[in-house]
Amino acid sequence: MPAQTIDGVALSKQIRGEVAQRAAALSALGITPGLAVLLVGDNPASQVYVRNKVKACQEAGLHSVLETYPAEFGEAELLARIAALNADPTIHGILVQLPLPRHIDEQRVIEAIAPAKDVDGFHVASAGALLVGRSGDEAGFRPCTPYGCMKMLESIGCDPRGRHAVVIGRSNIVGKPMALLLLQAHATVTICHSATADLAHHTRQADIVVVAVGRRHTLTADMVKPGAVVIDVGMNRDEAGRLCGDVDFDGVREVAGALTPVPGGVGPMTITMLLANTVEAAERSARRRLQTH
Ligand SMILES: Nc1nc(=O)c2c([nH]1)NC[C@@H]1CN(c3ccc(C(=O)N[C@@H](CCC(=O)O)C(=O)O)cc3)C=[N+]21
Repeated sequence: MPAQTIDGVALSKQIRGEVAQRAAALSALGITPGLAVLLVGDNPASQVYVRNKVKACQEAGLHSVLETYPAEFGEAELLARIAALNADPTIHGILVQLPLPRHIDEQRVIEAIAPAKDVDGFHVASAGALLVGRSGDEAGFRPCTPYGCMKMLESIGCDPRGRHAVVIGRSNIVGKPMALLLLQAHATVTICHSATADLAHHTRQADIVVVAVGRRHTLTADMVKPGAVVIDVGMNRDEAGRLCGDVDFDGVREVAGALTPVPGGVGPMTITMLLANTVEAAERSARRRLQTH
């Protein structure tokens, strides 16, 4: 029997409905959650993504502003825009689309965002809160992609407690925070990466596998324990130019218990959790205002 497919579009629809209700409740108080998206350069893929984010905001009743700048835009100018948005009370979340042109220091730009508006969860303050197990608890934000992956596990009743989870990839935006969220959920976590000696040895023991490498067919059927849950964070193109993930979907489907598709899996959930973080940021801001007046 082939594995269950975890539908990121359907789950997104449900969560975005809840987000829209929270946004409407805030709007009724005169606080419409607002997201600013900053794009530097003319990468066509980035342009598609940021347009999707802005459209998702509109559909959920969030206010959004998109600022696009030419590839030559200077780092100092970008930092000045972030400072202005940090001070703008109508903006609760700031997202600077990555990657940035090479002449701009990404980490410096991320650290310039007010931690209270760091809805991507990339600021060291968010990363630190996650490390000490306080993410989401008025301190920091969970990075959207790993957060979405946790929601997908929850949606099929997969509780990581006591399970062996293997994360492939150690990036700051997916692999590392994914491992920390699974650890917080009481999984036994192994992080594999490009220098791992025998990847299949690890993945064959896993009850949960999260693949975030950026290379097609990183996970094949022979590497998967029967019944395991597989989450595919990859985004690649096949020979025909079609979007595909890091998992050999057709093969792994015959072995796994559940798996996420690409497209229609983690991608939509990433945008969904961005909306959720933005509403959360606005709710925290409203609570702070109530406390100080
Ligand atoms: N500061 C920042 N934050 C990000 O969250 C961020 C970023 N920079 N830079 C680029 C990556 C990529 N990313 C995606 C989100 C959704 C889809 C998505 O919805 N994908 C659809 C398909 C889209 C298509 O058809 O091309 C899907 O998988 O079904 C894809 C990619 C967010 N990123």
